Amino acid sequence: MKREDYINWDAYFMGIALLSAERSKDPNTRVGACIVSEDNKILSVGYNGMPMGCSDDEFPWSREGNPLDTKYPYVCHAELNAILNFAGNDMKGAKIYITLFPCNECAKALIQKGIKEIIYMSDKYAETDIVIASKRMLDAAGVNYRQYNSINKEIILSL
Ligand SMILES: O=c1[nH]c(=O)n([C@H]2C[C@H](O)[C@@H](COP(=O)(O)O)O2)cc1CO
Ligand SMILES: [Zn+2]
Repeated sequence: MKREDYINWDAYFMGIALLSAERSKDPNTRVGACIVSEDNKILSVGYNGMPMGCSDDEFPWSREGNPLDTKYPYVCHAELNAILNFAGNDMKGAKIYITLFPCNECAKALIQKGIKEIIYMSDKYAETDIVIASKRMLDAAGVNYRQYNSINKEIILSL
């Protein structure tokens, strides 16, 4: 008899997005993303971080102050990193698991790459223009999005 308490696909891929987020140096919001093909094969992963060559220790991580002294102009979003990290050339019809609802800029990139479904965890910026614009484009482009249905299972990894 097979074991019955194995995790489902959604938990598996969201788990990988959550683990990827643990690599983020952002002190406020860690974001992880996992892109998966229609037949449940992992295509790519990413998390929010500074671009290559832009030191995590030298670039700012603050949220407020002079815009050039905040993280916002520099940090590469998790979804964009996942798209850019993809080594193949076709992700049409794929899904993306993300720990935070994608912003408008990432939504554009996801649409253009042919992503058809977004499974997200937090939607903490739902009231912002950025997310409203994102949903407007995703709706128009026929990209389906749904919140991850938590199975409340805790997985402890000993490293
Ligand atoms: O879709 C996203 N993907 C993503 O990776 N991020 C990153 C950029 C920042 O490092 C962080 C957001 O920072 P904060 O919550 O402090 O404003 O999350 C932010 C969004 C935004 O909405
Ligand atoms: Zn984004």
